[in-house]
Amino acid sequence: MSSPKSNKPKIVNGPGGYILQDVPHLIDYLPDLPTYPNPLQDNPAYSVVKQYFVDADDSVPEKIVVHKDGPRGIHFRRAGPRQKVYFESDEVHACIVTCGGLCPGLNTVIREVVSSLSYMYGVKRILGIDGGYRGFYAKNTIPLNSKVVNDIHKRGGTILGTSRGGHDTTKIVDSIQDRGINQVYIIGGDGTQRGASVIFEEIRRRGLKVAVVGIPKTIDNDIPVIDKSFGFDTAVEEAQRAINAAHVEAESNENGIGFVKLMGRYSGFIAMYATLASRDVDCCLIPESPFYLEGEGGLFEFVEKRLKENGHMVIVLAEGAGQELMSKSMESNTDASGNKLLKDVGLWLAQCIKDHFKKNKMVMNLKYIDPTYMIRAVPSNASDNVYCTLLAQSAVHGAMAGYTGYTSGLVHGRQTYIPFYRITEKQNNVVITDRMWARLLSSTNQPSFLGPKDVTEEKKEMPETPLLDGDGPVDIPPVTKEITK
Ligand SMILES: Nc1ncnc2c1ncn2[C@@H]1O[C@H](COP(=O)(O)OP(=O)(O)O)[C@@H](O)[C@H]1O
Ligand SMILES: O=P(O)(O)OC[C@H]1O[C@](O)(COP(=O)(O)O)[C@@H](O)[C@@H]1O
Ligand SMILES: [Mg+2]
Repeated sequence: MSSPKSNKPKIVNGPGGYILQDVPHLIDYLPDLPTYPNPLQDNPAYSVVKQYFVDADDSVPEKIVVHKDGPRGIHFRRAGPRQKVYFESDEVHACIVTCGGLCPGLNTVIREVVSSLSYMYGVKRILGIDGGYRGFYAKNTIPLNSKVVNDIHKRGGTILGTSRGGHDTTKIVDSIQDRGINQVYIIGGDGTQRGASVIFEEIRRRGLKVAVVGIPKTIDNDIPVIDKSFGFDTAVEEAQRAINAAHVEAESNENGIGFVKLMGRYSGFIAMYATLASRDVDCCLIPESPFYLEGEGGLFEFVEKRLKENGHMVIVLAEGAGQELMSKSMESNTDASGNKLLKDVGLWLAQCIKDHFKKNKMVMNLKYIDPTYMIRAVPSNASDNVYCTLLAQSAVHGAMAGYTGYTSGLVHGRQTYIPFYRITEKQNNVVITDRMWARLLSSTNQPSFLGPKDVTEEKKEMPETPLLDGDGPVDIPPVTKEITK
């Protein structure tokens, strides 16, 4: 199919417009690797499961809503244990690293990668990399086993530490090679997965038998393709506490405004879902939906109206919203990973609202709550814990089966292996012309801040419920293979 060292996407075409966006495998560039029976076949816990091993031809569709006559569309390789593995238990030397911002569930994923490796595959050598990518070359490693990780899922944060910046591909791959590591589990967001992709390319270039596996982490839910990221549920739940407090404060004061700032650099998912869940929110402002303050249809007019109607209101604001409204003269820098550092829109907007009411001599009591770091520092809730477990197990099954250069992710409730380029090519954003945002607008009854022209323009850019359009920009022409059966 492809030349052994090709770095082109692996695409398999089948009948009826079937497309498999496949992930790389170690035998793509090391064709003579031996295989071994999967030790799980002797594991009493799994021997009861009928058809425990995943069929080599199983795949999961990217879009489940399709037209009757439409093509079958893009699919991803189904995750799970394979009959044959490419590593013997004694041979595996795994490492785990966490990068980027914190997110509830990081410790659960670490715990479950360690447990899956040791309990399912009998792996004994597992290292934690201390403090993100730079830990590969600048710090000592942390030996991990099931005892060390036993209780960590009850704690927020990451026991391994994390960082931004410090991605030096050569130094990282040298460290992997020097230590004899052959499975690398990389937990992190969009930036981290980009870093994982270049590590994988360098490993393939050097011809090393090393599986590189990404596990997607982002509290902002801004990673595309996957249903949602782990920790997101917990974050939304935790945000309710702040919104409830804001509501209590607002209700108890004359013309009270409870004002809550939540995380969401470029994507307003936390704010949107927290608003939909709470039902106490009168106005939700997110980066994807530009708004304005003054005049007809503006924010001030709406705030005045709601206070006159109800005597109080709650505003939820995502940190990336309204950035363009603030003074251009305010410095904007980048963090060590190159992410734009946002200006504090929360304090700024709270002050603008106060000034507006003062100018108009109207009584108003605004209470500002910024729970941002509290929301991501908590341990994951029950449903995220289960999700983290499945993600970690899938990640390990894939590496043992010789797959590499993939992110393990949930697509329509099924675990899949997704090639890195699909994860890094674009960001997941709230589509403000889609039904979910309309549901929010109808629940808060806030203005859309959009004119009819904006809606048309927006629709052109982001079609609602896009069908079979998932094969977005790919720089390298794909290597394709036809299925003829
Ligand atoms: N394009 C890239 N190439 C290589 N490494 C990257 C790239 N973008 C980010 N990284 C690295 O990934 C890590 C995490 O990135 P960051 O953007 O801070 O968080 P997140 O992964 O949560 O988005 C950092 O160590 C950063 O240096
Ligand atoms: O930890 P820091 O550097 O203050 O970052 C805060 C940022 O991290 C986030 O929580 C998540 O960003 P990442 O997905 O890049 O980790 C953003 O919502 C927020 O803007
Ligand atoms: Mg990021």
